[in-house]
Amino acid sequence: MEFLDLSPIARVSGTVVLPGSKSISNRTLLLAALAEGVTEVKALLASDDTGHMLEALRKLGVNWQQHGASRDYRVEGAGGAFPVKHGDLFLGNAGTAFRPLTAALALSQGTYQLSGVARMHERPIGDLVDALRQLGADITYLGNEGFPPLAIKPAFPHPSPLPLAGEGDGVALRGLVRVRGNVSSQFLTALLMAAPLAGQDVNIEVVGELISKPYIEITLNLMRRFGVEVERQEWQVFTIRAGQQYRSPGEIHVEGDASSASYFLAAGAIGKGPVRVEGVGKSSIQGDVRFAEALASMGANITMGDNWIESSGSGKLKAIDLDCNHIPDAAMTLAVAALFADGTTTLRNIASWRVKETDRIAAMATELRKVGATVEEGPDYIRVTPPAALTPNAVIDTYDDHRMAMCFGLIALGSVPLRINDPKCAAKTFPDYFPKLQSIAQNA
Ligand SMILES: O=C(O)C1=C[C@@H](OP(=O)(O)O)[C@@H](O)[C@H](O)C1
Ligand SMILES: C=C(OP(=O)(O)O)C(=O)O
Repeated sequence: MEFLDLSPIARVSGTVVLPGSKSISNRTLLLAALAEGVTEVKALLASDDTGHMLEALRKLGVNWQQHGASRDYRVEGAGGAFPVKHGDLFLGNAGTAFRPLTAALALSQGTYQLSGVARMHERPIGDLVDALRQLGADITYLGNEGFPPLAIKPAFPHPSPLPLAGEGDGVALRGLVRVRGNVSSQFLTALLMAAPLAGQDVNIEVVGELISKPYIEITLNLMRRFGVEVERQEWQVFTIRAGQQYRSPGEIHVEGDASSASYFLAAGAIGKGPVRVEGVGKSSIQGDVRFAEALASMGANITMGDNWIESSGSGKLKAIDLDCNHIPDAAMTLAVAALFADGTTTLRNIASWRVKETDRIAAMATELRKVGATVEEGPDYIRVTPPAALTPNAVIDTYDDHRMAMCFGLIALGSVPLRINDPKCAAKTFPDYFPKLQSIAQNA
C-alpha cells in the first residue's frame, strides 16, 4: 500500500487556487451533452469523478474536445437523448455521474449497463430506480436489489403517454413521480435533470425529509442556465413542464470547489494563516461555502470576497454543536478541526455519511481514536472530544475515501508526524491536494 509521511507543520499561510467544483462540473457536462448547441466549459475539474463522466459521454456519442492541456472543454450537445443507443458504462465511485446518468439513460430509449467500483455497488440507488419506474423506465438490478450494477432497456414507446402514477391515493397528476429524499439528494437531482427527456409534464413529489438541500439549488441553478425552468413548491413538489429543451448558454465557467476549500480554510484557522482560497466566495452557488460560517463559529477569522475566502486564527478553536445536514461533505473537515477545539464538538444530522465513499461515521471515529480523541458515534451523529495532546506517528487508513485522506492531512498541524495510507484516493476530486497543502505549509 502506498503511503505519505507528513512532518509536523508549524504554521500555514498563502493562497490556493481551487480545482473546479465536482458538483458543478459533472452537472454541466451532462446538461451540455443533452443541450442543443455547443457549450464551452471553462475550468472543469480534472479528477477521477469528472473523468468517468467524460468517458461515459464519449461512449454515448457525445463529442467533446479538451482545449490543449487546459481545463477548458468544448462539448457538442446532442440536442436531446443520447445518440448511441447501447453500451456498458463504468462510473467508478462517482455518485454525481452514476445517479444522473441512470435517470437520463432510463429516458433515452436505449439498452445500457451501468457499473462501478465495489463500494458503488453498496451505495443505494433503489429510491431513484423506484421513481424512474413510475415514469415507465425499464431498469433491472444485476446484483443486489436496490443497488448497482443496473441494466436499462428502452422505457415506453416514445412519445406515447406515460402511466398515471399516483392514481388511487388521492393524487392523479399525469407524470407524477414520488421520490424519497432522506437517503441522497442526488436522486432528486437526477430526476430533475432527466425530466425534460420525458416528453411530457413531470411532477416530482419528495416523500419525507429532503437531505442535502443546497445541492438541489445547484441543480436548479444550472438547469436554468441551460434554459429549463422548474416550478416548485418549497422542497416538496417540483414541476418540469413539457416542451422545454436544454439549450447551450454558450459558455459556463466552473467555480472552484467549496468542499475542497474547507481543508485550506480549516488549516488557516488551526495553523494561524492567513490562508486564502481562490475560486469560491460570496457569489458561489455551492452550499459548502457555508462551511466558512461553521469555522467562524469555532472562532476563526473569516473574510470573503466575491471569488475568494480567507481564514486565520489563533490555533485554538471553540467546540461547537451543529446540524450539518446542509454541508455533509465539508462537515468531515469539522470533525478533524474538532481535535483543535477547547471541548466536545457534536456534528448532527449526518446519517448520509454512512452511505457515501465509505461508512464515514465509522471511519471517522476509528481514525480519530488513533490520534487519541474520544469519539462517540450514533446513527446520525458524531461527537469528538480532543485529547490533551495528539498521539504522534498515527497510521491513518483512508478507506478509498478522498475526504478521509484530505481532512486527516490537517493533523500535521497538531505538531505531530503521521502517515496517511493510500493518499492517492484524493484523486476522486482533488489529485494534487497534498502538494497544494505542502505549498502553504512551513514545517516545524
Ligand atoms: O449532488 C451533488 O453534487 C452531491 C450531493 C451530496 O450527496 P447526498 O445528496 O447524497 O448527500 C454530496 O455529498 C455529494 O458529494 C455531491
Ligand atoms: C459523497 C461524495 O461523492 P459522490 O458524488 O460520489 O456522492 C463526496 O464527494 O464526498
